[in-house]
Amino acid sequence: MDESRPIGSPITCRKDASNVGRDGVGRRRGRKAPVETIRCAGLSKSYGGAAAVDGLDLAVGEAQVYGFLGPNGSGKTTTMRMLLGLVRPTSGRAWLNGRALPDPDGLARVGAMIEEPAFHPWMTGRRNLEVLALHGPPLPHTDAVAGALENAGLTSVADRKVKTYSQGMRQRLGLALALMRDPSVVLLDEPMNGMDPAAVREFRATMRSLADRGTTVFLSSHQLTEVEQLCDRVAVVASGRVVAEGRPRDMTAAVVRVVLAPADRTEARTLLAARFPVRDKGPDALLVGAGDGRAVNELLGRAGVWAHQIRVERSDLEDAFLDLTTSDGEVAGDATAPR
Ligand SMILES: Nc1ncnc2c1ncn2[C@@H]1O[C@H](COP(=O)(O)OP(=O)(O)OP(=O)(O)O)[C@@H](O)[C@H]1O
Repeated sequence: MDESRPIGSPITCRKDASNVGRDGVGRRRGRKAPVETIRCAGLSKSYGGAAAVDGLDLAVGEAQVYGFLGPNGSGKTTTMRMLLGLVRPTSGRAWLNGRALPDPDGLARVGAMIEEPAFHPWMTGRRNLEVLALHGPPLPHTDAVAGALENAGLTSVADRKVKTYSQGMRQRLGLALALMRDPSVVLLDEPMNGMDPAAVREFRATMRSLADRGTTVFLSSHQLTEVEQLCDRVAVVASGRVVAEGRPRDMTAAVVRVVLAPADRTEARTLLAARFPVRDKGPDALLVGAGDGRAVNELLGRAGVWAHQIRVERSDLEDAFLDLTTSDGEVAGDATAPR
């Protein structure tokens, strides 16, 4: 194992979106064009000289659930707004369904929920969608509103006034709106906000079945456990750039969990950090970036520090995310750093 690698950081995942083709749409001469629904090449947006999105490269294949992760202020919403033509990029390019943006016609095939939509509170959920359907392109079929309500898990409350809806129900109505025109791609900014666990489970099933039917789902979320279960691939952004991309399971790594008495924790941390990346995990454990529990056991035992438990396990996406987006893992984890 590479001992200088922070805990949980990607082993095989791509560290950047370097498969962006020379022509910007994934085509390389002599090769078959990959099917991509979303592509960004050097996409940037600055506000008053400060970069919100900074040369972002991204390639999202069709018919998958794709997680777009990053800390607060890392540029996720701004990227989505650029993809929807709501914000003009400062530089760089983007394509949706292979068509260069801005592309007003192409937007008809895109569903989106970027911020909580404003619904008429005195109308029912169903009526709100029917009214909103009058604007924009015609619906694909007569059952489109009912189908979208069903897909968003709202059928049982569809005829209640929106003012009686909980936040999670309003969120689901926003999702129904995004799905109403059978889009080929949906962009969802924090779609699980306000949903209770049952609603989140239903949401996961809905997203899965959308992807199985050919729709590309591109969503941002801070709920990393859900993302890990739901997404086929994820991109992690920090300061407006993609810092890692790949399948969630490739972003995790073997780690050693060491459970200790509180009195031993500081000494154990110092001993282990001299050789391995180390992170505090909960009140009684350390996560050590070593694939070998014996080496950890030996190091502690030689110094007379005895652990309650030493177990090799896999880190989760949250650990990988923290390592990729904070300096904490690097401080503890860089075995080559001067001490
Ligand atoms: N209209 C604007 N004017 C000035 N600065 C902006 C504007 N919109 C976004 N920003 C800034 O751009 C940066 C990226 O913001 P953005 O909303 O895209 O981040 P985010 O990753 O979606 O964050 P969060 O997870 O909190 O939703 C932030 O520093 C934000 O303050």
